[in-house]
Formats: sequence, C-alpha cells, structure tokens
Amino acid sequence: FKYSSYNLPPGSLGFPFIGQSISLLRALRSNTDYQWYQGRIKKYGPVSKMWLFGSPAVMMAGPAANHFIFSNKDLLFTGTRSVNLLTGRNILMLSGEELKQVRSALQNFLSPEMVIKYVSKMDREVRRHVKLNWVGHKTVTVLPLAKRLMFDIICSVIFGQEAGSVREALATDFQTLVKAALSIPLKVPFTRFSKGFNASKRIRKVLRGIARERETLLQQGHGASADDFFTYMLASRAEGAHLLTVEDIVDNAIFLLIAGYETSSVLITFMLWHLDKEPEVLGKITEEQDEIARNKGPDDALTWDDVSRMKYTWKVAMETLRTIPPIFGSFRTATKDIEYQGYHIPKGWLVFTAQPVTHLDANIFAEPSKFDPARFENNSSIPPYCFVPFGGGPRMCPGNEFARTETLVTMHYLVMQFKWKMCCKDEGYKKDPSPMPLLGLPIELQPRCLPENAHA
Ligand code: HEM
Repeated sequence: FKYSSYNLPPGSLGFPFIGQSISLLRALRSNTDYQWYQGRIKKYGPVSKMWLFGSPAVMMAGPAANHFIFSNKDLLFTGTRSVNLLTGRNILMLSGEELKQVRSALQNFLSPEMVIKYVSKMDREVRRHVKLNWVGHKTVTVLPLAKRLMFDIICSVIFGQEAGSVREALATDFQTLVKAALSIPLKVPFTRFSKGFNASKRIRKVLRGIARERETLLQQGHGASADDFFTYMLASRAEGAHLLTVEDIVDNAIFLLIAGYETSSVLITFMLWHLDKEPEVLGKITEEQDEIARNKGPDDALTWDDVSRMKYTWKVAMETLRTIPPIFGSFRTATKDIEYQGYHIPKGWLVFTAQPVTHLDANIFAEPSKFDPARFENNSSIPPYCFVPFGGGPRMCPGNEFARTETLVTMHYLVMQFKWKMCCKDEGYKKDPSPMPLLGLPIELQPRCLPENAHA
C-alpha cells in the first residue's frame, strides 16, 4: 500500500523479515545457489523483489546490474547488524568525507607499491608454515591450514615486528569473531553472537594497546622505521591525510584482518581442489614454478619480479575465482528512492547482485562448467562487469593485489615441494556463505623430487 504509486519489481516479498532468506541460505549450503538465481530469473526476469536478511530486497542479475550496483552513488555498503556490532566503525559503515579518507588510506596501504615491500614477509611466513605444518605430514587438511597461513600473513603486515606474539594471542578470538558475523545478534550468554562479541572486546583491547604504544613512539620520534598498519595510519594522520581517531584505526585494522584472510584462504583451498582433478593444468603450473625456482639459490626469497612471472598460475587462480568465487554477491542499501530499468527501488531497500549469474553464463564464458584457465589468455576478450570476484567500481576490493601476491607465493612453495591427492575423491563443497569443501579438503601429501638447483 505504502508503495502504491511505485512500479516495484516483480516477485513476492513472502513473510516479512524471513522471506527468501532461509531458501537462499539453504541453496548456498547445498551448492544449488546458481539454480536458485536462475529459477528466479526465469520466473520474474533479471530484476525481482523479495525479503532478505531482514529487509525488503531487490535481486538484479547480469553485467548491467553489476555496473549499476558498483557505481551508483545512491547505493551504500551495509553490514548486517551483527557485523556492525562486532567490527565497529570500519570502512563498510562509513560514507561521505570519512569514507573517502579511509578508503584512500587503505588503498594506499594495499597498493602495488606497498605490496612489493610485503613480498619478503609473505615468503617468510609461507616457508615457516610449510616447514611447520606440511613437511613430514602424510595427510593434511587444507582449509584450516590455509586460513591460519593467510591470517599470519595479514598479521605480519598489520602488526609488523610484533606480529608473532599478537597473532598467537588473537587467532582463536578472530575465528570466534568471524563465526559470529552471520549469527543473530542476541547478547544471550553462550550464543555464537555473545561469544563473538566477547572475542571482539578482547581483540579491541589488545589492538588499542598496540595503537597507543605506536602513537607514543611516533610522538617521541621513534616510529620512522616501523612498517605496521598502526604506524602507517597514525603517520598519515599527522600528515593531514585523514582525521581517524585511534578507535577508528583499531576498527579498520580488525576489518582488514578479517577481510584479509577469509577470502584468500578459500581461493588457495579451491586451487588445490581443482588441481587435483586437472593434471594437465597442474603440469603447466609446475613447469612455470620450476622455471622460476631454477634461477634462484636454495635460500633466496621470492621477489616481486618472480611473482610477476607467475602468469599462468594466476590464470588458474582467476579460473578458480570464476567458478567458485569466495564472496557470492555484492549488497548495498538504497539511500533514497532510485530507479533501475523502469522499476522503482524505495529508500532503505537492499539491492544485491550474485557473481555466479555472470561467471557461469554460457553467453559470456563458453562451456562455463569446464575448468579452463586458457579463457583468461586474453583478458580483453572478457566484457566489462562479467568477471567480478573482487567487485568493481569505487568500492572494488583494494586487497586484490595483496591477495594475488600471497596466493602466488603460497602456490609456488606448495607446487615445488609436494604432490597431493584428495583423500576423498568426490568431496563436494557448500557455501556457508563462503565456499568450503565438506571435509575441509584432507589431502595425502608426498614430497616432490625437486628439479636440479631449485630452491624450496
Ligand atoms: C581472493 C581474495 C579476495 C577476494 C575474492 C575479495 C573480494 C572482495 C569483494 C567482492 C569485496 C566487496 C566488493 C563489493 O561489494 O563491491 C571486497 C571488499 C574489500 N576487500 Fe577484498 N577480497 C579478497 C582479499 C582481500 C584482502 C587480502 C584484503 C586486505 C588485505 C581485502 C580487503 C578488502 C577491503 C578493505 C574491502 C572493502 C572495500 C570498501 O569498503 O571500499 N580483500 N573484497
């Protein structure tokens, strides 16, 4: 009734607050989400309305919808209530001048010029992990190991020299926090949410302490050589680049730590999952990595130049991101009434687009279910807004170069040192909502005979 003068998109809103949430979450869990989106598109067309996650929502599909969502200035990022309560005032919740300042600071901190400096830290962490958790083991379970590795890498960049002690203290709390992010925000003891909330308080206390310490060091003129996120943000504040308080810097550090390890660990896990089924692709990656190793001494760390030569390995990563994107969709909220393809979208409604709709469209990617890294041979043949694992437009993932580099460094050492076989050949996966192999991907490991002169 409220919208009687509006031309709302087709589709039923269903039960208020619940609507289609359970049905979408169920489809994600059973890995039939693509069929779920297609079912709606067939029934209502590429734009349709529903209730989702407590809000009236509009699902849009296709490259034009991706473009619209990524670039419309009246659509804002929104976290769920749980995410907002757990992670505080981070980049996802900001708008206007504050967003501009934070976005620019994070983008600079993760820019290619900075990532070049992080390669040696990544190399050190990957070698340490491989030695500790992989070498000498007959079987390992990939997902938890990849998560811990990616967490330690992002910690080494956020905390700098003190990363070791901080990450030991916080790793479990971060896992609890991430698990709570999609829970119902009930502060009742022993619920997922209240455990996450307590974890977030502990994390915030430790990070606040570190930030204050770095602030004092900077004021005393001792911070110049520090290379951690806190010093970087405090120094850029002193130069007038932003006005963030210590509390804001802590909130953004928490968000970076989460954003920085969940997604890339999924990518690494599914690269190994695909490679187990694709011996030819594995052969080509191995050739590329052997060639890089051949030109290095046994203890030489990988360099930016080495990473830049891993072109085929990155194509395999892109094909993995196309087939199993770590983030299934982009969500925004309309800050005022807007129009899309003749339909009205009222202020306050959620708008979302799902990546698989374009990633698995046969008109864009021929034989979409085939795993074929060669389709990325010529990137310009992929039309704009069709391959969007990192989103697009002004809010595109600023960590994409960081993710590319840590993924390639990790794949180098895994491919060089091991052959692997999935313990359960037909292990499938679910999305909860990030994709995860049903058993976490247990694999049998065998050390690989290295080519002559190769480093490891
Ligand atoms: C394979 C790995 C990754 C994937 C697939 C990925 C994907 C994404 C996507 C889809 C978005 C949201 C885009 C949107 O809705 O428009 C995003 C945002 C973001 N990502 Fe990533 N990401 C990855 C790794 C990383 C890493 C390693 C970092 C940090 C070190 C990072 C930091 C961020 C941040 C800060 C945002 C929010 C940007 C903003 O609000 O403007 N991501 N990412």
